[in-house]
Amino acid sequence: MNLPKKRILVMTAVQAERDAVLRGLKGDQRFDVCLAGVGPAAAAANTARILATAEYDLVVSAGIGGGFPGRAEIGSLVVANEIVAADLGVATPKGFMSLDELGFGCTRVQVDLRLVNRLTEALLAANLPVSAAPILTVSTVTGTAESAAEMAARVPGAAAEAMEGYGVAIAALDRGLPVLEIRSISNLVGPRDRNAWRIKEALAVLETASSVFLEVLL
Ligand SMILES: O=C(O)c1cccc(C(=O)CC[C@H]2O[C@@H](n3cnc4c(=O)[nH]cnc43)[C@H](O)[C@@H]2O)c1
Repeated sequence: MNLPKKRILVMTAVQAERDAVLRGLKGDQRFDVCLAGVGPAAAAANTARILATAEYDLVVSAGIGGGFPGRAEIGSLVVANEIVAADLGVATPKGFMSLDELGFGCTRVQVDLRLVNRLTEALLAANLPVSAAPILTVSTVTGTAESAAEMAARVPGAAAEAMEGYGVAIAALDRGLPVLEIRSISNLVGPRDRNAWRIKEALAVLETASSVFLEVLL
């Protein structure tokens, strides 16, 4: 019996990340790898546009990201066990209040933990340093030690920060599709230091991780 072929949409912010994922997928036609653009709004709009054109079984937000010190080091991978819009809310004199706390919506997207575990275990089996943890989506990149500490405390256990996951996730949820996010850590979240970035290395890890998708996600 021919099982229906799964189709998976992978969204990356920029072309360099898309190229890395495509190299890892080795041309497998069951994956479409498309550009989300940088930031949650562009990611939501571009993901929604693509999901309107074809039938998919799973949506993945993939790319580089910042790792919270002590939780995800440069060169490691983080698979989201929750995708959180960490700066969607209001700043008050008593601190940040999320949209959830305000009663205006949901900033925390749940993911299929069975899929997360399968992917994480496969990445570990491929000798890749990986953890499953909440990944934060921000519109403003964290750039100071104080804001990094505040952000890490805002979502207990958060291991990484990026800018597209929540946007991709909302578009997937709107179509009733499961979503995953995977980030290859290129820098530590904290004081801005572009010289400390290891983008080339992170893209190489993203490529290797993408080759594992073939074994697990189909
Ligand atoms: O100019 C800076 O200091 C700076 C610091 C961190 C990130 C940026 C970006 O422009 C990020 C754009 C792109 O990369 C992803 N990314 C990678 N590291 C992080 C991070 O620490 N926090 C948030 N996003 C990050 C992100 O998903 C974007 O697509 C500039």
